[in-house]
Amino acid sequence: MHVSVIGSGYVGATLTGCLAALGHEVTAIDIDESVVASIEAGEPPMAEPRLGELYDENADRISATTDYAAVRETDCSFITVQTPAREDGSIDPSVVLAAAESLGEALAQKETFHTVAVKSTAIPGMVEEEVVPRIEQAAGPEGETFATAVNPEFQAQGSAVDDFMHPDKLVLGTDDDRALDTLRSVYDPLPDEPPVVETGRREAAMMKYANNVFLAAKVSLINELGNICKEYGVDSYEVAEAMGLDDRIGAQFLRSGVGWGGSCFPKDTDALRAAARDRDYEPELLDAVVGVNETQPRRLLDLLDRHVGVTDERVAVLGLAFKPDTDDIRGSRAKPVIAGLQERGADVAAYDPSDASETMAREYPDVEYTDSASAALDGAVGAVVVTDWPEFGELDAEFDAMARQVVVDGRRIVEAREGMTYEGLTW
Ligand SMILES: NC(=O)c1ccc[n+]([C@@H]2O[C@H](COP(=O)([O-])OP(=O)(O)OC[C@H]3O[C@@H](n4cnc5c(N)ncnc54)[C@H](O)[C@@H]3O)[C@@H](O)[C@H]2O)c1
Ligand SMILES: O=c1ccn([C@@H]2O[C@H](COP(=O)(O)OP(=O)(O)O[C@H]3O[C@H](CO)[C@@H](O)[C@H](O)[C@H]3O)[C@@H](O)[C@H]2O)c(=O)[nH]1
Repeated sequence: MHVSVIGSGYVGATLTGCLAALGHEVTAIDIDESVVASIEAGEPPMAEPRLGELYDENADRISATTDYAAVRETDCSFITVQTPAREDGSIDPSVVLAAAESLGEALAQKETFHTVAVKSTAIPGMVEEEVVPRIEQAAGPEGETFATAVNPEFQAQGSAVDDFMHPDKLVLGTDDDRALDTLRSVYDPLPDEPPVVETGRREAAMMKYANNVFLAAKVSLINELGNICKEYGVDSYEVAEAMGLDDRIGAQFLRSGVGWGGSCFPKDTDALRAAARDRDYEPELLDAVVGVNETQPRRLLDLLDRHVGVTDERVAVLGLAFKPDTDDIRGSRAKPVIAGLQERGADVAAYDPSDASETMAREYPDVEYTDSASAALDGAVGAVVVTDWPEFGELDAEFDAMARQVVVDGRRIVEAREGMTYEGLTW
């Protein structure tokens, strides 16, 4: 099938490579010319493991353009543009709506039926009530020449290709049989036969939020347990391992520490809280989930304070990306950590193995960004670990360069060694 992908960020660019690998012809459409140029040159526009190989292997099936007219050559468009948060946490639909309008204008001159699958995370009702009318403005009524589906994406950054190829489930939310058939065909070549949830658009939209807030809540719960464990001298990782043996709990997302970040958990928990309030429901548990997450970076710095004064002293921050195997700093816990250190008057030296330093430098220019962990540690009176990059687990003699070997580990990754004052955040 020939499909178009509208928006080539983390989701869209991954979708482009993966759908091409499944044998589809894919046209990526983005308003950012540099993104289009990168895809046209055969390079994914952002860092994601294994994606470059897919672009190489399937170059003949991938093209990119800024011109929406290209959708007319395709049977199905996936909308994968961003759904940013407003000040109050609610979803700002303006980017999706602009894309929908451009799509509608292009579809107005298309003869054959078109499926529009919305992958951008959207509050229940947004697609039917806001996106569809924008497409209809030029393309005419839904159901005649086009139909929409809500097809949320569950891939995680750093493992997006694998997650796409081997999903735990597919959610296909639509009332239109033609759109449903199209989506079934798109995913049919997936190597395993994942469970397929065929449902309505509102339900599909809620399933995406439900998934993310459940996982965020699971991490916040293990973080709260971890904080209590720490007070009682109990190793929360041992406790979590035992908890994970219970199938009803499951072993994943029980790593306690400095909290969850990324482009999705913070935005999606806030959006669902705002959506609940919009209907006069107070989401008390979700408020607490966010509250615990805000506490963790503060606790990390409180632990550092217990061992060393950092005013006018060098402190190393190890890790800037919100998780390993990505260069994305959206929602990264490194931000409140850096801000807290700077409030204390510390000289912050930071290191991340990815290109995350470049983007972080725009938000936090008064930080020394180093090109190795040892350079960041050199002369520091303390180090805080924010991201669980495997290479931090290999650090050893590098700590000798510190003025004082105080390490507060927010991710249970550093190996404590002789002469080091080591504090785990939740163990
Ligand atoms: N990042 C993830 O891993 C992930 C996973 C699942 C779902 N989601 C959801 O998917 C959506 C996209 O997230 P993302 O992280 O890929 O966003 P992103 O910001 O990385 O990428 C969005 C892309 O859309 C492009 N764009 C903006 N307006 C456009 C327009 N009018 N026409 C064409 N292109 C346009 C931008 O230039 C950018 O390249 C969000 O709703 C997000 O919540 C993200
Ligand atoms: O036990 C854990 C697991 C995760 N995290 C943190 O949680 C955040 C999110 O991690 P992860 O979920 O692995 O990455 P994302 O790429 O944000 O993926 C989430 O958000 C995506 C966007 O909606 C969804 O598609 C995915 O299913 C969902 O896992 C990161 O800061 C992690 O460090 C922990 O602190 N402890």
